[in-house]
Amino acid sequence: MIFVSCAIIENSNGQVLATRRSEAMSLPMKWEFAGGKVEHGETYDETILRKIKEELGIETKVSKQLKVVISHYPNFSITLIPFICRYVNGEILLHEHHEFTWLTANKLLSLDWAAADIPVVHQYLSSLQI
Ligand SMILES: Nc1nc2c([nH]c(=O)n2[C@H]2C[C@H](O)[C@@H](COP(=O)(O)OP(=O)(O)OP(=O)(O)O)O2)c(=O)[nH]1
Repeated sequence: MIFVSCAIIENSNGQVLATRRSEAMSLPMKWEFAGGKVEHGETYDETILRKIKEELGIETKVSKQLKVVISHYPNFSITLIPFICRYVNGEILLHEHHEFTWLTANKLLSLDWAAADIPVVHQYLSSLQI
């Protein structure tokens, strides 16, 4: 089981950031939320802020943690810890990903997500309707 923190980053235009894994990564070309594996001695939100800086070079603030989602891929299982984050500043410079896009919540389900992210997207969409 791997533990992965991921960030649903919202901007002030009501859009959400999705990043696409590169061909060289596992789950190639799948869309995901930026983030990565939790390291020893790190809290989940420390992981997310560290990974966003590393992968995108931007500054964000955590607004809310969503429920963890456990999923099983053919070769490994994953506990995904999703956070809703607010974009603060900086220009996105991709260090690992193939591409990124900002899109409105109603378009999120049109992307080809890593399977573990689909329940996260649904949870996020339900949280918006409350
Ligand atoms: N970052 C991230 N990874 C995800 C998501 N959904 C999902 O299934 N994954 C999977 C893809 C990878 O197999 C794993 C995360 O590993 P990673 O390689 O991106 O993380 P990392 O940068 O910390 O790892 P490493 O290269 O340092 O070993 O979780 C998601 O929304 N965000």
